[in-house]
Formats: sequence, structure tokens, C-alpha cells
Amino acid sequence: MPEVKVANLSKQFGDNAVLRDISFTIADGEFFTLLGPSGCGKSTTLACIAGLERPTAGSIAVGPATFVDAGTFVPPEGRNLGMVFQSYALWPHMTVAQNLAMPLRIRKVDRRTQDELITEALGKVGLAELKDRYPHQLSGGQQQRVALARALVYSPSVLLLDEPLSNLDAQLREQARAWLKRLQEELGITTVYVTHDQEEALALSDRIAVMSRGDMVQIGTPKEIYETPATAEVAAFVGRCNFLTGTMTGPAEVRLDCTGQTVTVPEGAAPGGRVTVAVRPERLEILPPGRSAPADVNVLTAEVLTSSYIGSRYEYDLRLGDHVIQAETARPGLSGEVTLVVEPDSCLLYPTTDALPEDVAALVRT
Ligand SMILES: Nc1ncnc2c1ncn2[C@@H]1O[C@H](COP(=O)(O)OP(=O)(O)OP(=O)(O)O)[C@@H](O)[C@H]1O
Repeated sequence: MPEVKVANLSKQFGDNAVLRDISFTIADGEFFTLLGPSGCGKSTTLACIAGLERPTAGSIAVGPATFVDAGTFVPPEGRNLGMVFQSYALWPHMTVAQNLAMPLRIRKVDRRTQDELITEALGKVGLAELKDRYPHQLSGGQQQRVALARALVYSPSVLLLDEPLSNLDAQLREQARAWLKRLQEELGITTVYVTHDQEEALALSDRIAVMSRGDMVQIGTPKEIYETPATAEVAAFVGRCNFLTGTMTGPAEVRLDCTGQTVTVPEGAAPGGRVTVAVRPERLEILPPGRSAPADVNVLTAEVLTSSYIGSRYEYDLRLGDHVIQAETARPGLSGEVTLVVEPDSCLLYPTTDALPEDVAALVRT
């Protein structure tokens, strides 16, 4: 399977710059996800790769084939890419087998080979028995598999998936996610996946590109994106985070606005500078009463406001000075004043969010 190389891609719709000079390379066999809030340009990026949109500038190559470059534009039918949309787009008046035959007929594949390829593709998605059904006789999950089989039947070089699981209910979506991941690994097919669901992106991807307003803010493995988000915006969008503003009082010390207390953080910002300290809820440990904190951690005193049981763990809303923060722990039944400990390395440090646009600042709760 080839690699996908996108360089300096830009797209304008009238005055609206929807993609701004984005570049990324997807390795052979990689599951690569475009993740970001609604309107950030994920689907437009995918549509440019598919040939459904013509970029304003930039180049796109899959393996040795250049699809887009100055003076070059290969139409979608010349790209041999498999695409699945959120809506599945199955033809309702055709059976499953006829739906799968369509792309083969367009490619002038002979009848016998068509039958073989259809049986093989339906086998891959576990639906060989249902080839004579019409789409309305299938569940949502089965329709989604047919759409995938139709995208795989002509052995595309790359699979492009635009929110393919978002029409499924929560339980089915999780099953489909695991199944899709297994299938992609088995086939070893280079896959570009679009979603605004961060859990889905973390669970499925080899690498994730986080997009925001037409820019690619960070590209990394799920672990890198979650544990070392490049910006406060990425930290806010991928997983949950507490954000506390403050002022650097030393190379690795911040005085928090909410309590006036000084905490130790990783080195990184100039003394006197305004910063935002971001801490994931599960990185705030709540000490059992009577137990003293280790020497080299930050200790904060907070008051429990509410607790919620979320299955395997408890979520607590806590008042810290004049802020409300969240902690997640396995410990039930906490109330009143509690001692929180947080390791300096669990504090992510960002320039203060004052300069962020409104929509992003809303994500970053301070
Ligand atoms: N054909 C078009 N004409 C004009 N503007 C468009 C067109 N297609 C998309 N846009 C605009 O481009 C921006 C990015 O859209 P895009 O669909 O790529 O976002 P997205 O990240 O996939 O969002 P969503 O998750 O909601 O699908 C949006 O502001 C959208 O309104």
C-alpha cells in the first residue's frame, strides 16, 4: 500500500480560507485520523484527497502518482481510492450485491470476476449471507459494513472514511470501532479517517492530526496527543482538563491566581510571564485522610462540591480557591475538605489563554 503525501494544501471558498497551508505524510498501512471541532476543515481535507474538491494550492500524491500539483488535477475516478461517508450512500433500489457490483461495472470488470470480488468483499465484512437483501432490510451497523465492503471491493490503494460510525448508537459504535480496527490491520490498508469524536480517534488511530480553523495544530500518536498536547486548545479538545492561570515566579514555579499558592511545574516559561497550567482530572490524586503527601509533589486543599459515579470511577467537582476543578479517582464517598496532590510533571504549561479566540477560550475552562 502506498504512502499519502499532502504538501502545503490550501483551500479557499470565496473569502473563507478553510485550509491554510497544511502538510502531512501518511505511512504505508497507517491508520491516520483527522480530528477537530465542527468546521475546522477535516472533511474538506478528505474531499481534496478524494478529488471531490479542487485545492486552491498545494500538492497531493499517493505512492508514485501525483493527483494534485500546479497544473495537475486527477479526477476522483482516476484515483482508485475507497470512500465511505457518514450517510453510507447506498442505493436503496439495489440489493447488497448490486450495490457492490456498481463500482466494478464502472471499471468494466467482467461478470465472473465481479461475483468473486463481491463474495470476497462481503466475506471481509462478515455479510456474505446478506447479499440479496435491500438496504432497508439491514440494520444501521450492517448498512455501514456494506458501505465499507463497497469501498473495498475494487481493492482501492487508500481508504477514506468520513465519520462512518456516527450514525450508530453508542454501544454499536464501540463494537464497530473494534471491528473496523481489526479489519484495517488485517488488510494493512492505508486509511484516512475523519471524526470529531476524540475517544474514537484515540482508540482507532496510529496517528492523529488535530485540526483547528484550517490549521494542523499537532500530529502525533494517541499517547503523544493526550499526554503532551502541543497547545491548551489540543489539551481541551482531546480528553478533559483543568486550566488554572498564574504568573511564573521562578524558572519552574507558578503562583496560581485562584489560591495565590505557588506550585512547581516543568521548566519552560520566563519568570514574570503569564501562563496557564493544565492538569488532567485523573492526574489529581486525592489523599486519604491522615496520609501525608510525598515530599516532591504539589499539595492543594480543595472542597468537594459534588460527586458522580461513572461506572469504574468517581468524578468529583471541587472548589479550589475561586475555581471549580474536576478530579477522577477510584475512591468513593469523599466530602468536605480534601488534600490534592499533583506531580510537577503532570502540570502542562501553556502561554496564558487570554489571547485565544472566543470559541477556543470557551473550551479552555479557567
Ligand atoms: N462547498 C462549500 N462552499 C463553501 N464553504 C464550504 C464548502 N464546504 C465546506 N465549507 C466550509 O468550510 C469549512 C470547513 O468545512 P468542513 O466540512 O471541512 O469541516 P469539518 O471539520 O469536516 O466539519 P464537520 O465535522 O462539521 O463536518 C466550514 O466553515 C464550511 O462551512
